[in-house]
Amino acid sequence: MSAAVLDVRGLSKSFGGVRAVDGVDFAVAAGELLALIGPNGAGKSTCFNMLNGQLRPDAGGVSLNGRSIVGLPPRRIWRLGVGRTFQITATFVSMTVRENVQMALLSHHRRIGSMFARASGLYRAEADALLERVAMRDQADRVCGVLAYGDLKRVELAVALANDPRLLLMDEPTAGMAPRERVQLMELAARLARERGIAVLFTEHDMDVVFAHADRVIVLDRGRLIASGTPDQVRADPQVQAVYLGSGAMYGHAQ
Ligand SMILES: Nc1ncnc2c1ncn2[C@@H]1O[C@H](COP(=O)(O)OP(=O)(O)OP(=O)(O)O)[C@@H](O)[C@H]1O
Repeated sequence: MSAAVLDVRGLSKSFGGVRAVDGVDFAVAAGELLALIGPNGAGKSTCFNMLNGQLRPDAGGVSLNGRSIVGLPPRRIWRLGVGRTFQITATFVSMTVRENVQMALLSHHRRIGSMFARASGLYRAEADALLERVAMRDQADRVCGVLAYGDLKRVELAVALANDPRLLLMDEPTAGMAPRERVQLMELAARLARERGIAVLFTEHDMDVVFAHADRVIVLDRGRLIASGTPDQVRADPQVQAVYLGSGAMYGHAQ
Protein backbone atom coordinates (compact mmCIF):
# COMPACT_ATOMS: atom_id res chain seq x y z
CA MET A 1 0.00 0.00 0.00
CA SER A 2 1.38 3.44 -0.88
CA ALA A 3 1.82 6.25 1.67
CA ALA A 4 -1.31 7.86 3.07
CA VAL A 5 -2.82 10.75 1.14
CA LEU A 6 -5.12 11.54 4.05
CA ASP A 7 -4.00 10.96 7.62
CA VAL A 8 -6.45 11.62 10.46
CA ARG A 9 -5.35 11.45 14.11
CA GLY A 10 -7.47 11.94 17.22
CA LEU A 11 -10.15 13.85 15.35
CA SER A 12 -12.79 15.16 17.76
CA LYS A 13 -15.83 17.44 17.71
CA SER A 14 -18.57 18.00 20.28
CA PHE A 15 -21.86 19.86 20.01
CA GLY A 16 -22.90 20.86 23.51
CA GLY A 17 -22.71 17.61 25.44
CA VAL A 18 -22.75 15.39 22.35
CA ARG A 19 -19.41 13.93 21.29
CA ALA A 20 -20.23 13.74 17.59
CA VAL A 21 -16.71 12.58 16.67
CA ASP A 22 -14.49 11.29 19.45
CA GLY A 23 -10.77 10.62 18.96
CA VAL A 24 -10.99 9.06 15.50
CA ASP A 25 -7.86 7.81 13.67
CA PHE A 26 -7.66 6.57 10.11
CA ALA A 27 -5.74 6.97 6.87
CA VAL A 28 -6.54 6.62 3.15
CA ALA A 29 -3.91 5.71 0.55
CA ALA A 30 -3.68 6.75 -3.09
CA GLY A 31 -5.99 4.66 -5.25
CA GLU A 32 -7.83 3.27 -2.23
CA LEU A 33 -11.59 3.36 -1.61
CA LEU A 34 -12.32 3.62 2.11
CA ALA A 35 -15.95 3.42 3.25
CA LEU A 36 -16.98 5.31 6.39
CA ILE A 37 -20.12 3.68 7.75
CA GLY A 38 -22.21 3.77 10.90
CA PRO A 39 -25.82 4.09 11.96
CA ASN A 40 -27.72 7.40 11.86
CA GLY A 41 -26.09 9.99 14.08
CA ALA A 42 -22.78 8.07 14.25
CA GLY A 43 -20.74 11.14 13.23
CA LYS A 44 -20.09 10.52 9.53
CA SER A 45 -21.22 13.95 8.28
CA THR A 46 -19.43 15.73 11.11
CA CYS A 47 -16.27 13.87 10.17
CA PHE A 48 -16.62 14.83 6.49
CA ASN A 49 -17.30 18.45 7.37
CA MET A 50 -14.09 18.60 9.39
CA LEU A 51 -12.10 17.14 6.49
CA ASN A 52 -13.36 19.71 3.99
CA GLY A 53 -13.01 22.68 6.34
CA GLN A 54 -16.69 23.41 6.96
CA LEU A 55 -16.25 22.54 10.63
CA ARG A 56 -13.21 23.17 12.79
CA PRO A 57 -12.21 20.17 14.93
CA ASP A 58 -12.02 20.64 18.70
CA ALA A 59 -8.91 18.47 18.66
CA GLY A 60 -6.88 16.23 16.38
CA GLY A 61 -4.86 16.40 13.22
CA VAL A 62 -5.79 16.09 9.56
CA SER A 63 -3.00 15.98 7.00
CA LEU A 64 -3.11 15.80 3.25
CA ASN A 65 0.08 14.41 1.72
CA GLY A 66 1.87 15.24 4.95
CA ARG A 67 0.63 18.82 5.20
CA SER A 68 -1.74 19.86 7.99
CA ILE A 69 -5.06 21.24 6.73
CA VAL A 70 -6.72 21.79 10.10
CA GLY A 71 -8.20 25.27 10.39
CA LEU A 72 -7.86 26.11 6.71
CA PRO A 73 -10.98 27.51 5.02
CA PRO A 74 -12.93 25.18 2.67
CA ARG A 75 -11.79 26.96 -0.48
CA ARG A 76 -8.13 26.57 0.47
CA ILE A 77 -8.62 22.88 1.26
CA TRP A 78 -10.35 22.41 -2.08
CA ARG A 79 -7.40 24.14 -3.78
CA LEU A 80 -5.01 21.73 -2.06
CA GLY A 81 -6.84 18.86 -3.71
CA VAL A 82 -9.80 17.77 -1.61
CA GLY A 83 -12.79 17.27 -3.89
CA ARG A 84 -16.29 16.44 -2.86
CA THR A 85 -19.39 15.02 -4.48
CA PHE A 86 -22.65 15.88 -2.85
CA GLN A 87 -25.70 13.96 -1.74
CA ILE A 88 -27.73 16.66 -3.48
CA THR A 89 -26.00 17.13 -6.82
CA ALA A 90 -24.10 20.37 -7.20
CA THR A 91 -24.26 21.10 -10.90
CA PHE A 92 -25.82 24.21 -12.42
CA VAL A 93 -29.09 22.95 -13.87
CA SER A 94 -29.50 25.59 -16.58
CA MET A 95 -26.00 25.07 -17.98
CA THR A 96 -25.00 22.25 -20.27
CA VAL A 97 -23.03 19.23 -19.13
CA ARG A 98 -19.92 20.55 -20.89
CA GLU A 99 -20.32 24.07 -19.47
CA ASN A 100 -20.48 22.68 -15.95
CA VAL A 101 -17.19 20.87 -16.43
CA GLN A 102 -15.65 23.91 -18.18
CA MET A 103 -16.66 26.08 -15.21
CA ALA A 104 -14.92 23.66 -12.87
CA LEU A 105 -11.80 23.69 -15.05
CA LEU A 106 -11.84 27.50 -15.21
CA SER A 107 -12.06 27.62 -11.46
CA HIS A 108 -9.26 25.08 -11.06
CA HIS A 109 -7.05 27.13 -13.37
CA ARG A 110 -8.10 30.33 -11.54
CA ARG A 111 -9.65 31.86 -14.63
CA ILE A 112 -13.13 32.18 -13.24
CA GLY A 113 -12.79 35.99 -13.53
CA SER A 114 -12.85 35.85 -17.31
CA MET A 115 -16.35 36.35 -18.63
CA PHE A 116 -17.82 32.93 -19.12
CA ALA A 117 -19.62 34.02 -22.29
CA ARG A 118 -16.30 34.97 -23.86
CA ALA A 119 -14.58 31.99 -22.41
CA SER A 120 -16.96 29.33 -23.64
CA GLY A 121 -14.24 27.88 -25.87
CA LEU A 122 -11.82 27.55 -22.97
CA TYR A 123 -10.98 24.07 -21.73
CA ARG A 124 -13.50 22.59 -24.12
CA ALA A 125 -11.17 19.75 -25.12
CA GLU A 126 -10.26 19.05 -21.48
CA ALA A 127 -13.93 19.08 -20.51
CA ASP A 128 -14.77 16.65 -23.29
CA ALA A 129 -11.89 14.37 -22.25
CA LEU A 130 -13.24 14.27 -18.68
CA LEU A 131 -16.75 13.64 -19.98
CA GLU A 132 -15.40 10.80 -22.07
CA ARG A 133 -13.94 9.25 -18.90
CA VAL A 134 -17.34 9.26 -17.21
CA ALA A 135 -19.15 8.14 -20.39
CA MET A 136 -21.07 11.44 -20.72
CA ARG A 137 -19.40 12.84 -23.82
CA ASP A 138 -22.45 12.09 -25.97
CA GLN A 139 -24.61 14.23 -23.66
CA ALA A 140 -22.19 17.18 -23.45
CA ASP A 141 -24.62 19.64 -25.08
CA ARG A 142 -27.64 18.79 -22.94
CA VAL A 143 -28.58 21.06 -20.04
CA CYS A 144 -28.05 19.38 -16.68
CA GLY A 145 -31.65 20.02 -15.64
CA VAL A 146 -32.99 17.39 -18.03
CA LEU A 147 -30.57 14.59 -17.19
CA ALA A 148 -31.46 11.33 -15.49
CA TYR A 149 -30.24 11.22 -11.90
CA GLY A 150 -27.55 8.61 -12.56
CA ASP A 151 -26.16 10.69 -15.45
CA LEU A 152 -26.11 13.78 -13.26
CA LYS A 153 -24.00 11.92 -10.71
CA ARG A 154 -21.48 11.07 -13.40
CA VAL A 155 -21.32 14.74 -14.45
CA GLU A 156 -20.73 15.58 -10.82
CA LEU A 157 -17.83 13.16 -10.77
CA ALA A 158 -16.36 14.87 -13.86
CA VAL A 159 -16.79 18.25 -12.11
CA ALA A 160 -14.94 16.93 -9.07
CA LEU A 161 -12.16 15.49 -11.27
CA ALA A 162 -11.70 18.88 -12.98
CA ASN A 163 -10.03 20.04 -9.78
CA ASP A 164 -7.49 17.20 -10.09
CA PRO A 165 -8.20 16.03 -6.53
CA ARG A 166 -5.78 14.01 -4.40
CA LEU A 167 -8.62 13.08 -2.06
CA LEU A 168 -12.24 12.69 -3.10
CA LEU A 169 -14.96 12.78 -0.46
CA MET A 170 -18.15 11.13 -1.67
CA ASP A 171 -21.18 11.66 0.52
CA GLU A 172 -23.64 8.83 -0.15
CA PRO A 173 -22.68 8.71 -3.81
CA THR A 174 -25.34 6.20 -4.83
CA ALA A 175 -28.32 7.56 -2.86
CA GLY A 176 -31.44 7.64 -5.02
CA MET A 177 -29.98 5.44 -7.74
CA ALA A 178 -31.20 2.14 -9.15
CA PRO A 179 -29.10 -0.93 -8.21
CA ARG A 180 -27.47 -1.29 -11.62
CA GLU A 181 -26.58 2.42 -11.72
CA ARG A 182 -25.04 2.09 -8.26
CA VAL A 183 -22.68 -0.64 -9.39
CA GLN A 184 -21.71 1.33 -12.50
CA LEU A 185 -21.01 4.55 -10.59
CA MET A 186 -18.89 2.81 -7.96
CA GLU A 187 -16.96 0.81 -10.54
CA LEU A 188 -16.27 4.06 -12.35
CA ALA A 189 -15.13 5.77 -9.14
CA ALA A 190 -12.83 2.82 -8.35
CA ARG A 191 -11.35 2.82 -11.83
CA LEU A 192 -10.71 6.57 -11.78
CA ALA A 193 -9.22 6.38 -8.28
CA ARG A 194 -6.77 3.70 -9.37
CA GLU A 195 -5.85 5.35 -12.67
CA ARG A 196 -5.26 8.75 -11.12
CA GLY A 197 -4.01 7.68 -7.69
CA ILE A 198 -6.88 9.46 -5.96
CA ALA A 199 -7.72 8.48 -2.38
CA VAL A 200 -11.50 8.09 -2.01
CA LEU A 201 -13.42 8.31 1.25
CA PHE A 202 -17.14 7.64 0.97
CA THR A 203 -20.12 7.31 3.26
CA GLU A 204 -22.89 4.97 2.28
CA HIS A 205 -25.97 3.46 3.83
CA ASP A 206 -26.28 0.70 1.24
CA MET A 207 -24.19 -2.18 2.58
CA ASP A 208 -24.23 -3.98 -0.77
CA VAL A 209 -22.37 -1.00 -2.24
CA VAL A 210 -19.97 -0.86 0.70
CA PHE A 211 -19.08 -4.54 0.69
CA ALA A 212 -18.82 -4.77 -3.08
CA HIS A 213 -16.71 -1.68 -3.72
CA ALA A 214 -14.73 -0.60 -0.64
CA ASP A 215 -11.13 -1.76 -0.25
CA ARG A 216 -11.44 -1.13 3.49
CA VAL A 217 -14.24 -0.09 5.81
CA ILE A 218 -14.21 1.92 9.03
CA VAL A 219 -17.21 1.94 11.35
CA LEU A 220 -18.29 4.79 13.60
CA ASP A 221 -20.80 4.45 16.40
CA ARG A 222 -21.69 7.41 18.60
CA GLY A 223 -18.58 9.23 17.45
CA ARG A 224 -16.11 6.44 18.13
CA LEU A 225 -14.30 4.20 15.70
CA ILE A 226 -15.46 0.70 16.64
CA ALA A 227 -14.02 -1.35 13.76
CA SER A 228 -11.81 -1.14 10.71
CA GLY A 229 -10.66 -3.69 8.17
CA THR A 230 -11.55 -5.38 4.94
CA PRO A 231 -15.25 -5.68 4.09
CA ASP A 232 -15.18 -9.35 5.19
CA GLN A 233 -13.49 -8.54 8.50
CA VAL A 234 -15.94 -5.74 9.26
CA ARG A 235 -19.01 -7.79 8.28
CA ALA A 236 -17.89 -10.57 10.63
CA ASP A 237 -17.16 -8.21 13.55
CA PRO A 238 -19.56 -8.92 16.45
CA GLN A 239 -19.51 -5.28 17.62
CA VAL A 240 -20.47 -4.08 14.15
CA GLN A 241 -23.21 -6.66 13.90
CA ALA A 242 -24.54 -5.54 17.29
CA VAL A 243 -24.66 -1.89 16.17
CA TYR A 244 -26.60 -2.80 13.05
CA LEU A 245 -28.71 -5.51 14.71
CA GLY A 246 -32.33 -5.31 13.69
CA SER A 247 -31.73 -2.74 10.97
CA GLY A 248 -31.25 -5.43 8.31
CA ALA A 249 -28.57 -3.17 6.83
CA MET A 250 -25.77 -5.74 7.12
CA TYR A 251 -27.75 -8.12 4.98
CA GLY A 252 -28.28 -5.77 2.08
CA HIS A 253 -31.73 -4.43 2.99
CA ALA A 254 -32.47 -0.74 3.12
CA GLN A 255 -31.71 0.84 6.46
N1 LIG B 1 -24.66 21.32 14.02
C1 LIG B 1 -24.98 20.46 14.98
N2 LIG B 1 -25.46 20.90 16.17
C2 LIG B 1 -25.77 20.03 17.16
N3 LIG B 1 -25.62 18.70 17.07
C3 LIG B 1 -25.16 18.20 15.91
C4 LIG B 1 -24.82 19.05 14.81
N4 LIG B 1 -24.38 18.26 13.79
C5 LIG B 1 -24.44 16.98 14.23
N5 LIG B 1 -24.91 16.95 15.50
C6 LIG B 1 -25.07 15.74 16.32
O1 LIG B 1 -23.85 15.02 16.23
C7 LIG B 1 -24.10 13.62 16.13
C8 LIG B 1 -23.49 13.08 14.84
O2 LIG B 1 -24.22 13.59 13.72
P1 LIG B 1 -23.80 13.36 12.21
O3 LIG B 1 -24.77 14.13 11.38
O4 LIG B 1 -22.36 13.65 12.04
O5 LIG B 1 -24.07 11.79 12.04
P2 LIG B 1 -24.18 10.92 10.71
O6 LIG B 1 -23.45 9.67 10.99
O7 LIG B 1 -23.75 11.72 9.55
O8 LIG B 1 -25.74 10.62 10.62
P3 LIG B 1 -26.69 10.32 9.34
O9 LIG B 1 -26.32 8.96 8.86
O10 LIG B 1 -28.06 10.34 9.94
O11 LIG B 1 -26.46 11.41 8.35
C9 LIG B 1 -25.61 13.44 16.21
O12 LIG B 1 -25.94 13.17 17.56
C10 LIG B 1 -26.13 14.78 15.79
O13 LIG B 1 -27.40 15.05 16.36
